[in-house]
Amino acid sequence: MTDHHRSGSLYDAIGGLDALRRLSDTFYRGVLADPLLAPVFARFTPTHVEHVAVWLAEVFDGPDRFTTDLGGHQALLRAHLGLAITEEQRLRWMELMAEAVREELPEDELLRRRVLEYFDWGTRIAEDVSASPAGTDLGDPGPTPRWGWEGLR
Ligand code: HEM
Repeated sequence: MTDHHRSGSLYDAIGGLDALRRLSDTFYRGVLADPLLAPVFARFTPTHVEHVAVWLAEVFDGPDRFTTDLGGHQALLRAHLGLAITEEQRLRWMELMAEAVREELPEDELLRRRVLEYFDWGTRIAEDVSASPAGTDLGDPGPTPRWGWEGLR
């Protein structure tokens, strides 16, 4: 592993949007085949895979297209309102994502660790938000969080 990795963005080290699309695609194939998670994603559409890839690109310090085109941080949080995600479901989500990371991301221990730390952090927020009913006013959650080699900025 080189220091070069640590000076650029996680987005570049991951391999950019194409790698995030592969990650998202592999992950959701697992989710939709999982008895505990599939019911939560009953209204899943293929655009979901692309939107998640675009969100992750922004979180990992790539282009900010989720903010400019897809409603930004508030829209991301709102998408989870009313889902009533359980801790058991969150943990299964993490397991499937860890598998997808192993399959699709470069074999770089620190990179994979940082990416999974983000998912652990983010899924807890999704679980919290999901306890409130659809349409709840979340106020202004601030800009999209950005994750780097040192974690949350
Ligand atoms: C870091 C963690 C997470 C990220 C980055 C994330 C990302 C996203 C994004 C970007 C959307 C909007 C998709 C769209 O516009 O089509 C979304 C919707 C959704 N998320 Fe998450 N999510 C996370 C955690 C979770 C968890 C833990 C669950 C449930 C176990 C979950 C369930 C859903 C569902 C059911 C939707 C709506 C599905 C749909 O639009 O068909 N998410 N998520």
